[in-house]
Amino acid sequence: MKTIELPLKGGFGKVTIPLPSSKSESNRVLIIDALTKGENKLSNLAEARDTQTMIRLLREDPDTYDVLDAGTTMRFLTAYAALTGKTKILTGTPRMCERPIGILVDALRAIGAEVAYLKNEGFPPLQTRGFDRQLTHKVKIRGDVSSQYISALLMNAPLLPQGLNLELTGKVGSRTYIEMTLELMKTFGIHYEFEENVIKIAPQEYIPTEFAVESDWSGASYWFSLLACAGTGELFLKGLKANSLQGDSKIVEIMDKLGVDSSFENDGIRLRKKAVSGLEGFDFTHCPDLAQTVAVTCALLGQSSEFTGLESLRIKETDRIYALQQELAKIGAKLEEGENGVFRLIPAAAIPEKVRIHTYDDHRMAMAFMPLMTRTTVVIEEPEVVNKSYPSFWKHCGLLST
Ligand SMILES: O=C(O)C1=C[C@@H](OP(=O)(O)O)[C@@H](O)[C@H](O)C1
Ligand SMILES: C=C(OP(=O)(O)O)C(=O)O
Repeated sequence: MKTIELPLKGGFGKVTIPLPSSKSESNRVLIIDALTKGENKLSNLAEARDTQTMIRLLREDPDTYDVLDAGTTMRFLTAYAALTGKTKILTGTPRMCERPIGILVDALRAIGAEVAYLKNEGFPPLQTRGFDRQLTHKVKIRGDVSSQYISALLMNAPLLPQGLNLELTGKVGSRTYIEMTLELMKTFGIHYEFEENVIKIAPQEYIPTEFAVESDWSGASYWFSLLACAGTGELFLKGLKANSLQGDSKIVEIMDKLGVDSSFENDGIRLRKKAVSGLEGFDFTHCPDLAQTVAVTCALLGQSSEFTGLESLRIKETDRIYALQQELAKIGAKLEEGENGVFRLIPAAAIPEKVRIHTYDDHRMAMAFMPLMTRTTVVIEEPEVVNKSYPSFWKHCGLLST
């Protein structure tokens, strides 16, 4: 098995991290681009495998879209193929075929698209088989499983003959990602209304636009965590802006309590260490991808905390609750499930001299445990999992020791 052993103990000097581009933004503008008549000028598209897969599938247009393990690519391409009337098989890794898609398929069928499951009801693989006419423009969709279904529908909505009125029902999770979708659509000329959980989009055309993808705030979170855990150091993260479309920019507020002072400069954000004031609790409903980063940071800083909004973690690249519980246990920390979706983080106790982290085919497990190298020698299994969102992650870790 391939592994990487992380060398850093304690701290580092002043280091600049170039950061990759956001895969969430990239995958949205690629779908918008595919739906636009005329040329957009897109730049800074992500190097993430999820984005490179999207680019390749849209360019080569094969009969089968194999998205590998990319959730957004699966959901966005399903809606795109279904609502533009293409006949396509959509499939992915075994884990992707365990990640639910029934809520999106039900909505697509309600609109009038023909979609068939090829194996298990409610899960990929599936086939889109045409779209004759729009049956309705009013659709209700649950908001508590994945916002990606909603984003997927929204991007296609302007080109539907009747447009779309989408009513989000129940608890709405990852709302910031829905807002990101709508704001990007607006950048490409689309008007929308979003009031009281109803999103209205009239039939209209995308306007060709120039757009540069921002740096990735989810990827940035690991560097905030590293600095919080390190004895000494200062980091400059390039390409981040104060007014971001990405909800994971919330990491600034969280890490402010965990000992990281942030100040925006022209081309990024400077991180300096400061005293820890403490994070008593946090609700990750709208930034689920930060949960692993923050759990490991609290564990290493000796901070007990209460986490909520972790429901969607069980259906991501792996069951992230289980994975966190297993790996935190190796440093004597716990993520205990209480009543009503409340989890209690109990910090690390005795950290062994060498810790081997299993990564469960999940890029965020590998990256979230990187800061453990400030305490002990860490061996990360299958380090190439980071390629999903941040292929240059280990190269950037190398910048700490130069
Ligand atoms: O729309 C997006 O780009 C994403 C939405 C979130 O998923 P859920 O909506 O399933 O929580 C997030 O976890 C994922 O990494 C990216
Ligand atoms: C959940 C993630 O991605 P996706 O759902 O797009 O596979 C992620 O990047 O953490």
